[in-house]
Amino acid sequence: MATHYYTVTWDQLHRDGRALAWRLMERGPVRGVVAITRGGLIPAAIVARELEIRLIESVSVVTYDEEARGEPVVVKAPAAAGDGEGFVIIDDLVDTGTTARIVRALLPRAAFACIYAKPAGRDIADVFVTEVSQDTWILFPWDTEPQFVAPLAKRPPG
Ligand SMILES: O=P(O)(O)OC[C@H]1O[C@H](OP(=O)(O)OP(=O)(O)O)[C@H](O)[C@@H]1O
Ligand SMILES: O=c1[nH]c(=O)c2nc[nH]c2[nH]1
Ligand SMILES: [Mg+2]
Repeated sequence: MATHYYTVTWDQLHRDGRALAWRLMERGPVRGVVAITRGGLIPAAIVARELEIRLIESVSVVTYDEEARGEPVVVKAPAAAGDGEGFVIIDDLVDTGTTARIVRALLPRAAFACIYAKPAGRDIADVFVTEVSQDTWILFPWDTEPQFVAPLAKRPPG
């Protein structure tokens, strides 16, 4: 269970997504991207825009129901990416690495890139931008909305 939350705004996600695109560009040419839906869709769109990629595939793996981890299920396989040669698989984050491992097995020659990484899954990523601790839950802009918070002085201690 997470003990910290790390809130990511749209601006920050866009900036970090562009940083991921820079890092990928430095590694060499990319023919196409495979977005791991749903979290990888917007990061993949940002990378594809920056690298002028029009070949975009998707793979759907359902692993979590909110913060609860279940058995991963491949709901949609990546039909047009072959063995992954020339492709980069893109996700929003790697946590335990379960999702990334499943997709890597489907596309063994593809690279794997994500914006955020936790220590347990970090090594499975060829490229990532920012690391957070394992007990941090990342809150993405599509899962959140701005709301009122009480001043610190009025909050219960703890
Ligand atoms: O490294 P792991 O422990 O596998 O966790 C990372 C995965 O979990 C989340 O997806 P989720 O299953 O919540 O689906 P979603 O992208 O549709 O929200 C996230 O988008 C990654 O794909
Ligand atoms: O929105 C999310 N934030 C996370 O930190 C996380 N880890 C796995 N799946 C996740 N989804
Ligand atoms: Mg996901």
